[in-house]
Amino acid sequence: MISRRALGSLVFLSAVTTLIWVAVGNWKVQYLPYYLPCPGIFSKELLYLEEKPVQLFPQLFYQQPRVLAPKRQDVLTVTPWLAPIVWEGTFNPEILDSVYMPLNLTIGVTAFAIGKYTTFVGRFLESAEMHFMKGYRVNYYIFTDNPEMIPNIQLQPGRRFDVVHIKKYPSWQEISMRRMEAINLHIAERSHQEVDYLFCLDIDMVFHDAWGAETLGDIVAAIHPGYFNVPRSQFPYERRSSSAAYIPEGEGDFYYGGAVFGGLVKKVYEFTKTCHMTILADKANGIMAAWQEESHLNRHFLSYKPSKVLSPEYIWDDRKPKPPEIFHIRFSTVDKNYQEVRN
Ligand SMILES: CC(=O)N[C@H]1[C@@H](OP(=O)(O)OP(=O)(O)OC[C@H]2O[C@@H](n3ccc(=O)[nH]c3=O)[C@H](O)[C@@H]2O)O[C@H](CO)[C@H](O)[C@@H]1O
Ligand SMILES: [Mn+2]
Repeated sequence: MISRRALGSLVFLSAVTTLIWVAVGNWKVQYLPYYLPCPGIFSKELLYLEEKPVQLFPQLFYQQPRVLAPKRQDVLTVTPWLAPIVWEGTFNPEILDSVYMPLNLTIGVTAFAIGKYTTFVGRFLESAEMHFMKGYRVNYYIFTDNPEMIPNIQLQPGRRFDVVHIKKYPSWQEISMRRMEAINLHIAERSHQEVDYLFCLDIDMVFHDAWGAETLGDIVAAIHPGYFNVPRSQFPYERRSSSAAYIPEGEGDFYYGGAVFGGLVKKVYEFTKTCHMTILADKANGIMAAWQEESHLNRHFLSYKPSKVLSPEYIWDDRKPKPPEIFHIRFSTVDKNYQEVRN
């Protein structure tokens, strides 16, 4: 027999349990906060080497980008691997500057003036001062065998130039190809500590219009002005399978010019290293590619696609008539007497 007392306790307990059960069912469960033992480390922001804090967009007023009304319908503005192809009309410099200016970047430029090519330095630098990366810090690295022949050009504040003394190779082909090696060595020795981005440009060229932050990208190539409108079977790729620059028929995206490439200094370092190595491999086999380092550059960018592609606005040739798709010629080859300057 259960005693009255025990029965009373049992009834009381079940009443309390029911009450708790009803309460839990109707009210939200309140958990006690539980703190991890080391919360400090999770809230710490790590600033990795080379990483710069991203700035918020300031308030800007500009035309709404229209999804169904692209600014350019006459040209390809993105590659099949989703790299932008930079044409006038596809970008807003104001927005780009609001992103890149606060990063306080330094942009490097390499250009070679070997032998008689020193005559191009003045026009190159003067025009770059007017149009190239205006408002950014710029370091020009002029590679030459003849430092006395380099004119002293007055530069804007925040911009400087260094003369890099290198030896002259006997042929123009070797001079042109050896740029990959020289740029690579210079990045390793100096410029990797001095610049964020590096552009490697021909010196027999002149800036005619704005070249700005729209050109910045991890690894950047430019579509050669002579081949933007021809089938790839007509690209002057290296077609001999014995060369490390060989590209078989039926392959290829664009024909890129050797006169313009660039990107993050780290990427340009890797790029120039592989190109120099494939050039040396050819040399060991007694072969020189059809268009020297330009052929190797094209071979490389077929396998390792550029992350941004510049339209021929950025690598024009003054001897060609301007087609309607080119609104602005920004950087263009000067008409030169090959016989005269290469000897
Ligand atoms: C527009 C374009 O894509 N041009 C390319 C093209 O011919 P280019 O006719 O433009 O070649 P180029 O004579 O300008 O030579 C390339 C560069 O090498 C330097 N240089 C050359 C010779 C010399 O005696 N001293 C000297 O300093 C100079 O910086 C010059 O700009 O093919 C070359 C390779 O054959 C390069 O790939 C060029 O970049
Ligand atoms: Mn050139």
